Amino acid sequence: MYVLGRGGTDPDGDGTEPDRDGTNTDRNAVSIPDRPPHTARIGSFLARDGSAGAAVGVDLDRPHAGVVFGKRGTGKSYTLGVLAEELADADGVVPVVVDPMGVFGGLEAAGDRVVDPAVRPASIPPSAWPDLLGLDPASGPGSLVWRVVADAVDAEGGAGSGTNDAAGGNLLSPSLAALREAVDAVDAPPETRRAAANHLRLAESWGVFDADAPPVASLATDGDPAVLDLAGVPDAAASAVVRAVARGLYDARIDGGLDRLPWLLVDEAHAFFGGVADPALRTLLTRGRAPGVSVVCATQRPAALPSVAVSQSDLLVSHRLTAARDVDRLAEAEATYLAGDLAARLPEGVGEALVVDDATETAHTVRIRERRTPHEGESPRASRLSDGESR
Ligand SMILES: Nc1ncnc2c1ncn2[C@@H]1O[C@H](COP(=O)(O)OP(=O)(O)OP(=O)(O)O)[C@@H](O)[C@H]1O
Repeated sequence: MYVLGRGGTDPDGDGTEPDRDGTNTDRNAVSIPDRPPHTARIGSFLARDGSAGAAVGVDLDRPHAGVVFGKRGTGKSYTLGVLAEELADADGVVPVVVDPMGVFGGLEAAGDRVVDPAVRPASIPPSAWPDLLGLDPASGPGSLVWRVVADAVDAEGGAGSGTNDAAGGNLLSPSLAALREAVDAVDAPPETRRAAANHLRLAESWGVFDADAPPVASLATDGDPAVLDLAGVPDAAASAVVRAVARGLYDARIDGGLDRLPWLLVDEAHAFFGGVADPALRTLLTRGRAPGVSVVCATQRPAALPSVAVSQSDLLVSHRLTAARDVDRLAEAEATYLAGDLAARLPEGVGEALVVDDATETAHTVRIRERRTPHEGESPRASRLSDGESR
């Protein structure tokens, strides 16, 4: 098996490097384990004649940052699901899947649990609250919310914004109701208090904030791997969850509260950059590997991701892309082995991808394997509905 991200001149250990056409067969090779330890089997090389070559895996021994690109319907979510299945099976690692479209429920068949996300209000730093609520931090209501959250976190936890205890959980967190009461008690113009309280009430209605929510680390420690079902959750609330979870996993690894290496798999990742979740995702991309947190961002809009997402990724998987701006973002990998007409090198077929392996500075065409668990990302078809199916 050829293992992406593992490095060395002979990543599969069979005595040959893969041929450009992916027919990496060394007939003299002694037995090559089908799946070496700490490896995710994601597919096989795709030869020019369309036949399958050697198996291709992703290194799970060390932490990585990765991206999965592809225009709609080319197989991004499916590929992320394959990786999640492999992570759920492997020792020492655990996937946490951010599922904005509700398409990863099938992973329950791999033993994952689908959870309704709940995070503590204190897991969002006071300075981020105005933005989260759509308030200008310099405005009266914005600065009031900021101050009230900061005071409440100081009073209850005593250690500032969003800090974690050793188990990776936030220190005592105020409830949103308590924050509203605090807003009411402040000496400020009534219209300022009213606006601040109304925005906090709106955040309560999102249903993702819970002062007694389990610590974020429990997503990766308690029982089976977790799929965070964010389908139908408002964008701002989903961003708050991603911020809290990304930061919580990072802090838990730093504090020693997490003995497995978490992989945060983010589908529709473009939705989480440029907003409240942005700083936490950037932290994982740039510094996550040091404490052992991996992140993989999947999107049909690579151009909407910051450059850092590509420049920091040592694992790039790209299904078909056509828009020039999206191909340009991929080109920012600045890999000389990617030179030439990149768009033309991206395979056409669904489930086929160009994978770029930073560790060996090579790019290969791969066919992603079929899922073991059901994939729920299929678009509804009128023809199927008329055949009596429900989707
Ligand atoms: N590796 C694969 N093997 C077999 N079928 C696949 C593979 N990848 C994708 N498919 C098929 O293609 C369909 C679309 O894949 P997927 O839902 O992952 O697309 P997507 O790129 O995430 O699209 P969207 O942007 O709409 O979410 C899947 O429902 C599945 O039927």
